[in-house]
Amino acid sequence: MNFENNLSFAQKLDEADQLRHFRSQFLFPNYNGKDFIYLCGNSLGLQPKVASEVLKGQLDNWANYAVEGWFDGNEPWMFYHKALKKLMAPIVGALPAEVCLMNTLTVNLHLLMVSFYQPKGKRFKIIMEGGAFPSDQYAIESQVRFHGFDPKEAIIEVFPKEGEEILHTEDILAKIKENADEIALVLFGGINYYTGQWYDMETITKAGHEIGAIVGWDLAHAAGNVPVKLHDWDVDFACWCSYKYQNSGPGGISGIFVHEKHFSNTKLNRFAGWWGYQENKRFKMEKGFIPEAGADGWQVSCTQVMPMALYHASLQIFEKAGFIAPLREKSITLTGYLEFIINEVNKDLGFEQYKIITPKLAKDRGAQLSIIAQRNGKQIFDGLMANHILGDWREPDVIRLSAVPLYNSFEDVFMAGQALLKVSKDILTSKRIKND
Ligand SMILES: Cc1ncc(COP(=O)(O)O)c(C=O)c1O
Ligand SMILES: Nc1ccccc1C(=O)C[C@H](N)C(=O)O
Repeated sequence: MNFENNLSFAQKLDEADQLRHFRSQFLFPNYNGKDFIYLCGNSLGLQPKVASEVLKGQLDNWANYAVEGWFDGNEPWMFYHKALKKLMAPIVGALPAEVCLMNTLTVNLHLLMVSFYQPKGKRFKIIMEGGAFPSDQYAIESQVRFHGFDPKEAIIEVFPKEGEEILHTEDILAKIKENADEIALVLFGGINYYTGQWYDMETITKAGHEIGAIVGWDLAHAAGNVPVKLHDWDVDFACWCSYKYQNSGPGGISGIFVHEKHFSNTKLNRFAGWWGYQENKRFKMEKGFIPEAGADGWQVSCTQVMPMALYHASLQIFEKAGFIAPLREKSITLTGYLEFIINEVNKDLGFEQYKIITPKLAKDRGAQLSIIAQRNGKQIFDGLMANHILGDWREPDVIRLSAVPLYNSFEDVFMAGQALLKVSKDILTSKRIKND
């Protein structure tokens, strides 16, 4: 599409947007008394207006039924997750039995590694992307230590080539092949939190399987953002948080995926708890753990009803929006427009002040663009905040902006560009004056 850098063009795109009415279903931040343009769904999605009502429903159930709420009422808590997993499964391309809602992300990463990182002999290494989100690095380091290995030996990190930001798939594949006999687990983030790069999940999964490794994905930045087909791609396991692109609220419930091909493998280790026990016998309180079938058998503690209620509110919106395909279609154009607008700012400034390190092709990215300001990065970010544009800053030097198709408009993107131009001129001009 040929984009234009003016308000009426952005508004025309909004008028033609089939998803535009979803915007009014969210609460936009009124931070320090100012209405903000929110471009930070990559960190925390906005609150659906219906969230308080859905949450209130469960508070009422608690008030009315107390402990009987587990078994009685219109949504007994014992089975609450079942309705939700039906809505979550299409978001990640899974069968409902392959997914479960439980805990938070890093906890689930640990629980799944207990099952799927099973080093044997010289096959004891984990391969991951260099510069993964720190929580993943810490989790993986502590898991290899738990098995008695030194992280320096047991973890292979794949970094971009010297001077590049982006990992080439062929370099990942080459590293997998190079270490074919030693890799037990391939474990990448679907989309890297810093660069916004979406890895070629299908190809990497296949390459991991070809050398006899297990393949898992952390989909924190991918779930609800890009179309993934965990079942069809034959992914072994995955987990994600739901508070970013799936708007479940701070600390919201996490999702896990275990491919159905593993359901009958009784040899998998688990850190078990009573909620993963066979559901119809759970309350018999018998000795000897027997897992419930499917991903539900990885549950440890009882259902976190209130976080699930918040997630439920958002899943209902996803269902109305047609899950991922329509969102993705808009997202590609919206992010393309954001990229165009940032490049227009460069043009207006007369030099490349902003370098987008996220890949250019839609197949290699989701909603997020990671931008390095060549000069005064942190000051520019603070300036955006002062002008009511809310993205986020990640050390050492990236501004992350994401236009989310469920609630962001093309006008948001255009206005953010106007603010970026103003802030850039203010800061860079005053700097030049100071330097003169
Ligand atoms: C890739 C990735 N992994 C792990 C986390 C940590 O998630 P949590 O704090 O829910 O465990 C995040 C976000 O905070 C993330 O982006
Ligand atoms: N859970 C959080 C709590 C506090 C502040 C940020 C987060 C994030 O989720 C950060 C995000 N994972 C990131 O990619 O930076």
